[in-house]
Amino acid sequence: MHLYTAQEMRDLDQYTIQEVGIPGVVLMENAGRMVTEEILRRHPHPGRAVILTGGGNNGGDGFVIARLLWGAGWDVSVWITGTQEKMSAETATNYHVCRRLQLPMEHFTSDKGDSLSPLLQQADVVVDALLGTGVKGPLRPPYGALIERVNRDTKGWVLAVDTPSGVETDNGSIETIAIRADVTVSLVGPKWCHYLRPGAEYVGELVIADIGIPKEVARKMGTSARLNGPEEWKEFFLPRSRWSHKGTHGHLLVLGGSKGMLGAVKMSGVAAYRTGVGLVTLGVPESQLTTLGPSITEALLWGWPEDELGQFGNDIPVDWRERSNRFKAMAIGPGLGKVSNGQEWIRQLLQGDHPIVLDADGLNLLALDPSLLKERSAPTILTPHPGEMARLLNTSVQEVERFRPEVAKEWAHTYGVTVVLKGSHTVIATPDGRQWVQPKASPALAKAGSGDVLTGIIGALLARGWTSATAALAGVWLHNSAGELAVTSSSHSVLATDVIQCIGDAIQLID
Ligand SMILES: NC(=O)C1=CN([C@@H]2O[C@H](COP(=O)(O)OP(=O)(O)OC[C@H]3O[C@@H](n4cnc5c(N)ncnc54)[C@H](OP(=O)(O)O)[C@@H]3O)[C@@H](O)[C@H]2O)[C@@H](O)CC1
Ligand SMILES: [K+]
Repeated sequence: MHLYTAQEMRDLDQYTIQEVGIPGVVLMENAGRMVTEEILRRHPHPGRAVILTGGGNNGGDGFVIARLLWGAGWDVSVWITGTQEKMSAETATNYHVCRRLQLPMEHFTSDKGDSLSPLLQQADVVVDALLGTGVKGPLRPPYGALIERVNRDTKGWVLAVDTPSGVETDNGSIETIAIRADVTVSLVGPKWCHYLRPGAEYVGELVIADIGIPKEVARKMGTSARLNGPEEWKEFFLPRSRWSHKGTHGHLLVLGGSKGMLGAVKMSGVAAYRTGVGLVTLGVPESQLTTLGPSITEALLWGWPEDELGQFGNDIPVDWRERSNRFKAMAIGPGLGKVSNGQEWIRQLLQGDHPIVLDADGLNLLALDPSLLKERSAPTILTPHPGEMARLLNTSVQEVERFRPEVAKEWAHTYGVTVVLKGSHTVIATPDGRQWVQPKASPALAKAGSGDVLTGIIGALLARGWTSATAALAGVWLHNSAGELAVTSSSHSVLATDVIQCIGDAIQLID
């Protein structure tokens, strides 16, 4: 599914009107009708609605909603912000229709707030049609005062048309104040701000409304970003052939599991098996083999040179070259811990032509010299959380969080890697400039071990021969779906190992 910026939305809107010939007033009618249907679905009996309209086309949608609710027997009260002279032709048309029908309409000014408040308190629904994709810069008066009143006085629910007013469409920022919506009905497709904080926290439940722009037209115009879903990669998830054997499904080497952190490498390995890889070898410091061995039955184990602390040592194994040919891909990082002479250690591993997924301390080793990535031509996926991304960039977590899409895109392009920037809506960026956002965010995944599971899933897909883009996308989706499925009682109590158990069920959901 396409994910829109404000400009991409405007371009599609204009193309549909000018080149396809569907009049803007028809699109506005469709938009208003879809939103009204959503209101009636949730509140089938006539009730009371306060409709707040701004001076642009978002406000025009509001006039359509007011007319349709009024026609359905609702008691409506329309509050106008913005002047008639500046209205677009479509908005003006719908404004005049409401006037001719003598709907109750009032111009909002700051001194009228006290007459609005009782209506907000009595309303079953308050419709925010103040500002949509056309908002620019800090809110000008009287929007701030109006929004503050809505957030304070509304007792029923608030429905935002397209975006909660006050939220910037492309980056989710809020300069002053924004409408706290219970439901946001986004027209045509989702916008970036629905997934980027702080704006995303104001969206409530997100509903997408088809306003009659032909799918072919939307496809032709395209967007630079999309939502992650099975349609992006499911063609690669082929049924397991009965003629296959373990070698058919790839061999993954997971490197990690220093003293005290063996659980991490084990979880990655089991998650990889649950994702369908044929064979997993766990490479751990030599002394850890005896502890790890009894706890995992299916994996092959390989003891690596270590230092006196039970951590990976200066060298990679002497027989690395001949043995490495057996592996189709590597996952480096789960429970890796510190590595003496780490820069040289990681350099040697990155030198080869294995597809690699790097996580956790693997990323911290990379942060010592990220330019190592530029010498690689094999697929590479980095799976940083915001803290690890900040370390790679030598910046703060706040900066990373403020510019999530930009940071991921820039890194993917500069270093020729696929970046999976984790967070409540993970952003995935590929070297060719494409981006995806994971639309669903399972809170059950906010727990230790979760990252190790994701690394194992992605590693498995790389070992099965998937491209870095498809492995990253499918990995993030499977991980999230397994996280959701693992919630049998409360999301508080889900363990990373529960998520692993649900990978198979998540695969079953791919349609
Ligand atoms: N996508 C589609 O196909 C369709 C989209 N449709 C709808 O159109 C919406 C986009 O409409 P849009 O472009 O007219 O912009 P919109 O959000 O109403 O804002 C412009 C108004 O806000 C004002 N304003 C701006 N910044 C401000 C600020 N900081 N503080 C205060 N005021 C500010 C600005 O004032 P001005 O700067 O001009 O004085 C102007 O009055 C879209 O979200 C969707 O709902 C549907 O109707 C049908 C098809
Ligand atoms: K709005």
